[in-house]
Amino acid sequence: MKPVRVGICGLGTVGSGTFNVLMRNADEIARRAGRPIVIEQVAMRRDNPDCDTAGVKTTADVFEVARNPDVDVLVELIGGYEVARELVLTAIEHGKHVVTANKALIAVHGNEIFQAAHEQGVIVAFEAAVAGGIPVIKSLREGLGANRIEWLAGIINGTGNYILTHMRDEGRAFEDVLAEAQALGYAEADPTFDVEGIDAAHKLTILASIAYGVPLQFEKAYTEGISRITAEDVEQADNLGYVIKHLGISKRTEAGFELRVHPTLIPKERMLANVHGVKNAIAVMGDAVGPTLYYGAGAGAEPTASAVVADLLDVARDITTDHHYRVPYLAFSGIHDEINALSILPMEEIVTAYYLRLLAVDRPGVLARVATILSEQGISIEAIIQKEATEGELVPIILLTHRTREKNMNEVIRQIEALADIAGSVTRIRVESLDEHE
Ligand SMILES: NC(=O)c1ccc[n+]([C@@H]2O[C@H](COP(=O)([O-])OP(=O)(O)OC[C@H]3O[C@@H](n4cnc5c(N)ncnc54)[C@H](O)[C@@H]3O)[C@@H](O)[C@H]2O)c1
Ligand SMILES: N[C@@H](CCO)C(=O)O
Ligand code: NA
Repeated sequence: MKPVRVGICGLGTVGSGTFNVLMRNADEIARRAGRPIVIEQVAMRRDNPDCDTAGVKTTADVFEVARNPDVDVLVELIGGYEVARELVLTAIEHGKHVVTANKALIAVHGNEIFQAAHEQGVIVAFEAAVAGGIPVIKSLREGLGANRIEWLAGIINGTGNYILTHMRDEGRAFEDVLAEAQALGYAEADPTFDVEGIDAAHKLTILASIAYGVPLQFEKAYTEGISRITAEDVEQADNLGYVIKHLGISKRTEAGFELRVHPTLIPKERMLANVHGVKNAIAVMGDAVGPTLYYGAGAGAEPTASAVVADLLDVARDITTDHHYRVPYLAFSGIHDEINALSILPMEEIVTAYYLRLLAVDRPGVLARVATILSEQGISIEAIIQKEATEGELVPIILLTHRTREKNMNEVIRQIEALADIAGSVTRIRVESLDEHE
């Protein structure tokens, strides 16, 4: 059969991994695809010492690839929003299929890109965009197709998990571990995307759309990063039997679905609590299958290339299929308008448990006043830790509450911070049991 001809745009971390995997495993891949997958052209700004591009047609202009009549599939690995959007739309306009690892692009411009691709009858595949090498999109979109998805929760940023793991296990400084993750090629071009949860929110947006069959709505995701997590919180969480992880969480509720990324206390015995370093894991609850878990490398050159090349295989197998019979981009065929209308729950309406850390003046009655504020909002306390204070010092108080609505907790925090005996602001970290029976 005719080979599938690929044009790779961007020869950085993922581009070089994709180039090398395609070259190294060419025979294996051709046997799986039923036809060879060949690199027709590579667009790059400079040589990458990790790749031997001798004998491959190269260009400095990515748009040349988008217009090249000898390219069947454009692989977008340049990253970013605007040029990538223009590049992908140009490729689609020229009848090319597209494979991308760019979650920012899909989360923000995906609705427009899928519409354009649908009109042209071309494939847009993006497995590498969520959780790197883990085939979670394929699992959710195809493997779990029988299920009504109830919730999903995951560690979906490798850089952030790498930082949290090494800070906790080795007591190292945040900046130091971040620099290491950047050197390993895990971080985004702007690492605040990793640290502040924007990258995880891009990925969660994509997962939720596939899970519930709703349009991509990144702008409505709640995003909170890990930069304010202190060693004290990590230690207190441990004392209470929890681990702090940066999670993307989406639950289906009567009133809509949740879409939130924030640091979260989870019980130590949960599998997600034991996912370390650059590894990602996503727990998905389906009504028929029950709880499932997807685990593996969430970033890095070849783990991510594994997903890019798997998408190329799908393209090679589907290239001659009438596009009406292909798996829809976001899993649902778009005929269920009432499901499309399922809205995102405002953050004030989510219900969860909370870890609170406050600094109090060591005077009798402070704890009683805090407890009164909580009880007036109907919130019961699950655990309290009050540390010994030396004369004249502020004393930390740690509270674990039962589940309540976020807006009630906002009011509690407002009132606690207004107490004369409380110094500074209250630290709030949400707590999830991730209990399959909850
Ligand atoms: N690094 C990872 O582990 C990882 C994992 C999953 C997804 N991704 C995604 O993959 C994409 C690429 O990430 P990366 O880590 O490989 O980044 P990178 O910075 O290592 O590589 C990007 C490459 O594209 C080139 N480039 C950018 N604009 C260009 C242009 N206009 N013309 C020609 N070349 C251009 C850059 O010179 C660079 O070599 C991003 O969307 C990222 O979010 C990365
Ligand atoms: N910067 C991302 C790359 C993988 O998407 C991460 O660290 O998870
Ligand atoms: Na993936």
